[in-house]
Amino acid sequence: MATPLGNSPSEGRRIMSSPRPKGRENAKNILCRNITIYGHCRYEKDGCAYNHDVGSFKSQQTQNESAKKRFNVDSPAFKPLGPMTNGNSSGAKSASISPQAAGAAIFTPKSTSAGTATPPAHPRDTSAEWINNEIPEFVPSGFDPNHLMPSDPASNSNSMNAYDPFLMTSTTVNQFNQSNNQHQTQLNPYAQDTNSLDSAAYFQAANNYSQPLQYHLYAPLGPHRENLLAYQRTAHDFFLPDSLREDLQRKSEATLQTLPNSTLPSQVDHFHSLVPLDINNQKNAALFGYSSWVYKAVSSNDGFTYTLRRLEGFRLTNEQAIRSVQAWKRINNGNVVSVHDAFTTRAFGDSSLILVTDYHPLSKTLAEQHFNQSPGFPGSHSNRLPKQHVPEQILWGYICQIASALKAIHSERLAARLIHPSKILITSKNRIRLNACAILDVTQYDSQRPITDFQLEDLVQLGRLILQIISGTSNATFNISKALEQLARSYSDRLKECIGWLLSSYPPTPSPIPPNDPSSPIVLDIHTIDTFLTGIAPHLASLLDNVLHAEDSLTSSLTRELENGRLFRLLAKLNFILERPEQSPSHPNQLPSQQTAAQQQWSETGERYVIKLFRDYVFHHVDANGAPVLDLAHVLQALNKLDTGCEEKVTLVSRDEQSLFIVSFREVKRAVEAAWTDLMKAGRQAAAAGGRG
Ligand SMILES: Nc1ncnc2c1ncn2[C@@H]1O[C@H](COP(=O)(O)OP(=O)(O)OP(=O)(O)O)[C@@H](O)[C@H]1O
Repeated sequence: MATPLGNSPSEGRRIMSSPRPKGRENAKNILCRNITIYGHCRYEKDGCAYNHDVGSFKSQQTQNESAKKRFNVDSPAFKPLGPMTNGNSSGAKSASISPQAAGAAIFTPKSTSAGTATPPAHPRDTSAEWINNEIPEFVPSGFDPNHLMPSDPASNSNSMNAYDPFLMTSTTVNQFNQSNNQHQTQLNPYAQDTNSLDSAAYFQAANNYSQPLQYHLYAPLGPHRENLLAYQRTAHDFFLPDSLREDLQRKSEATLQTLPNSTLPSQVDHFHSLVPLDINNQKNAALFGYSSWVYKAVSSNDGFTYTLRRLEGFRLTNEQAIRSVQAWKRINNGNVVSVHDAFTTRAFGDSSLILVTDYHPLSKTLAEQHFNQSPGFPGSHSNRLPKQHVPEQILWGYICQIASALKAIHSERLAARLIHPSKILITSKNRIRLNACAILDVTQYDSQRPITDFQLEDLVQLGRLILQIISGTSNATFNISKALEQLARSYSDRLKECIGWLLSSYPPTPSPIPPNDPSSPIVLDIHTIDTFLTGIAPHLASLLDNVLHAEDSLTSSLTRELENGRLFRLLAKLNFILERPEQSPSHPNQLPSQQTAAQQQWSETGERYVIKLFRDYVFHHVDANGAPVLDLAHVLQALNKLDTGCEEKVTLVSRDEQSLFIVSFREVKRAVEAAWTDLMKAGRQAAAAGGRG
């Protein structure tokens, strides 16, 4: 109902009984709405200048129908569907209303023009149409293997340092022991396709997993970047990138997932709400010597979600064994899943060992990522998919990250002892973490071998892991020499040397010269994690660079949300102030009808009245035909100007068009602050009075 006036001389004056010709304002609106409206606002706050480009909402309502479906401020808020509706907005919806909700009083907006808000008053009003559209359900396709980085052809041995630990030893792969661990294909319980679950009985309510978020509500809409001038922005420029937001939402959805009617114990120590993470119910005791099961669970101590790994049938014979987990609590490394606790329990009806670790929602194992087998048919050759070529840069990324994890672990005089594709998690793009550390320290506590042996075995297992990833399998058919041949054909010599060095770390050969003998030569061919890190230094540098770039892009995404937080706080403040009945002096003993009058009295007197009209100016614009104007650019612009308190004038018209104010944003800001201070004072006084009482 009002527009900014530029620099009007009649600042802050109340012009009584001068109804503003509606036609003039509306004519301006019509003119604007036939062109693309952009805004660029420079404003200052706390001594800092901000540039806030607003809006490119091409409100081409007169042009074509498709323009009506563009994003606008009336876009419905995200609401997860109930489990039974599953994306179907018809019929089933009403059945899901709770009796409490059904009995709730009907909400009536307090605005005098409330009636205009319900049905679209004008054919140009797109909001209702937008909501009622049947939108086909979006089915997330899970983890995209194509996200992998391209191979780096530049990485070859020529670029390495003169000091080269890998070249100081011959590759003695024949010393390598091969174990026959059968890999089992894992299924993701959060995958949309629950048909692949070959053991429905294992999950009594598998269908209840499916509560898809309506990601399509966030699909990027035009206008697209290339249509805009350099200073112009789209609405999406003010929010997190869609991909990042969706990823975070999926993860938080997975974290909050529950499993109703589960036969799992309702309480395991102080953990509740157990949800199994491995849906393949085949027992596999190959790695730990016990069948292991992984659950997500919530701690009633701190409310956080953790992962519980259960070793079925484990009997604790030595108290010291479980205490060995304490040492793992000191490991704080970005490439190790943090270990929190270990205990034994009979909650599952047997004697089980439980290891509590961090929960990383929607993570996959390296086996799931790189060993191509159709889910649901573990080990079935008929379902094997063609092997993927893993780019060398990805492999170096894995090597560097595991080397970093081993450095942290070996420095604490511990050993990972299990570097296996099914026990390494990919928690985000190319980011891996060693999982299941500490378990063998408990289950094989009585093993008398020195820790250095296990540390050397870690290096061997790392070399073997890379070969397994290259050959696309970790099962009995895995052939070291064939994998090395393949490595030589498709990858750089440097990678081959690196793997050869790792594999030759096992078994340790006892030195004929006592280590403390001063006459002993300086031995550079020491297989330690430090030597290894020296050898891969150039790749560590490029990994660091990648990480810094990723951090830059995340920081820039975060900065966009910073502005939104500021505007949200301002909106919250406005809504705290506007139409508060209890601020009316005559409130306590009044009838509801009298209260409405009192509210009005409070809202329509003093500085609050200007704030109320300003709220109308920001949100309740109408065009020449009385249809709501839903222009997010206008809202952003007006709120930013209010926040900085700029001198620009704005005309505010009362709803009955009997009063008209010309005020600057600075004056409205002052009014907001004064009303806010009053509210805080009233709150403090009431608290003090309550304290005295
Ligand atoms: N800390 C964790 N956070 C989130 N998910 C996890 C965590 N640990 C394991 N998972 C998930 O649980 C599932 C099962 O893990 P597990 O280590 O049992 O692998 P597995 O392939 O089933 O191995 P095994 O055959 O030895 O049981 C995997 O899909 C993995 O992504």
